[in-house]
Amino acid sequence: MTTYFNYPSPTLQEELRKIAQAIVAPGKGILAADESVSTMGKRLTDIGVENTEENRRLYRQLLFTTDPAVADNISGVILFHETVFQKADDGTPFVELLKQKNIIPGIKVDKGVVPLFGSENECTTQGLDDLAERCAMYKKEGCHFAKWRCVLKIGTNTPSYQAILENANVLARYASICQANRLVPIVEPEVLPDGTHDLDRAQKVTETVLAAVYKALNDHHVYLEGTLLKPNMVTPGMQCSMRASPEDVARATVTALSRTVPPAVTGVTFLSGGQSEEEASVNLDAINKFVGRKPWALTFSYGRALQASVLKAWGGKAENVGTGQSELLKRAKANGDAALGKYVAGSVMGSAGGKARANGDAALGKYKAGSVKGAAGDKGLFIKDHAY
Ligand SMILES: O=P(O)(O)OC[C@H]1O[C@](O)(COP(=O)(O)O)[C@@H](O)[C@@H]1O
Repeated sequence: MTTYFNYPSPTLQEELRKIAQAIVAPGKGILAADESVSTMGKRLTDIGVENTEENRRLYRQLLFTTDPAVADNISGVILFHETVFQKADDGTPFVELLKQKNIIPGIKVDKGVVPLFGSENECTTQGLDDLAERCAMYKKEGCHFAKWRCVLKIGTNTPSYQAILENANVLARYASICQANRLVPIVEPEVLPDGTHDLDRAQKVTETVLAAVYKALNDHHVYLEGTLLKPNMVTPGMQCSMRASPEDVARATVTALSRTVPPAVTGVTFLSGGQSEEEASVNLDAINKFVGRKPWALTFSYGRALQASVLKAWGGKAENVGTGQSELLKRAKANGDAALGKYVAGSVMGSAGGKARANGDAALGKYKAGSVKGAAGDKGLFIKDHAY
């Protein structure tokens, strides 16, 4: 084994480190608005809106024209290819709109999940072929970070060694190509929540997957300070009969990370993985409150858990744009507070009664996330086999 290596130049290291640090500044996190055309189609169909390019543009315009106060809690937005080249009604490019708000534009660069031959219904993620050229082009267009999602499944025989190794390696190749092109790579190895497995098994699988990812990043000379990790929180399988409290989720998640993620990594930006908006805020808050070794920033990069109420409030109607935007402001603030370990459970939920009850229960240490009915953000957002 040779030990030849080649890290980014000191100037490039500094550039990458600064971008990563700005994204995970205290009380801030990422809005994942990078749904591919087909995923966006599902979101729009749910609210009775046709999946056309214009409707996708109108929806993203709603997000990006939200009051500049949104930048108090949103440091970066992940875009999909199409969105990078779209403009607001007044002709301002979306990328420019974000920059004016001091929000860093990012880009999803993977080309989707595909079956992994010879495995038991497992998968890998494609998109390496022209990645260097695309990264260079996105940097020119004003993006400063990228995202690539891999998916691992928990079953009796899975994730297999084959899937763990393949996905770790493709994430490392992606990360090194991004860094060479001045984009901070967000490394996303999502262990899906589907299954009957308990919290302990979810923790062990997450540890094994993350250990393989960091071995591969090391093998590919990835500069860790210039990366972010986007993992799942450790939760019991969605079909497991035993539910876990936010404190259990926090302990299992922080333990898994502390055993596998090097302290050099600048930040961890969790995905929401089908949790309700409220659960995702409460669990992130519990993770930040958990007393343990946490050398990285711990914040959010939520798709569904930042947008479900926004989509519902908007419903495709021009007159509802303001209501949709105020839902985004509320969830962004909730998650910004949670990233500081200062979120009061239930405090941004829709109905006044629900809010009071949730707060009362939380004060007694008895609040069960999402347990207060009738409020906006408590609806589960789980989609079986979220591989698209
Ligand atoms: O399959 P797609 O269209 O790439 O979408 C996957 C989605 O999953 C995420 O990685 C995480 O989203 P959630 O927070 O909803 O789990 C998003 O960034 C992205 O939009």
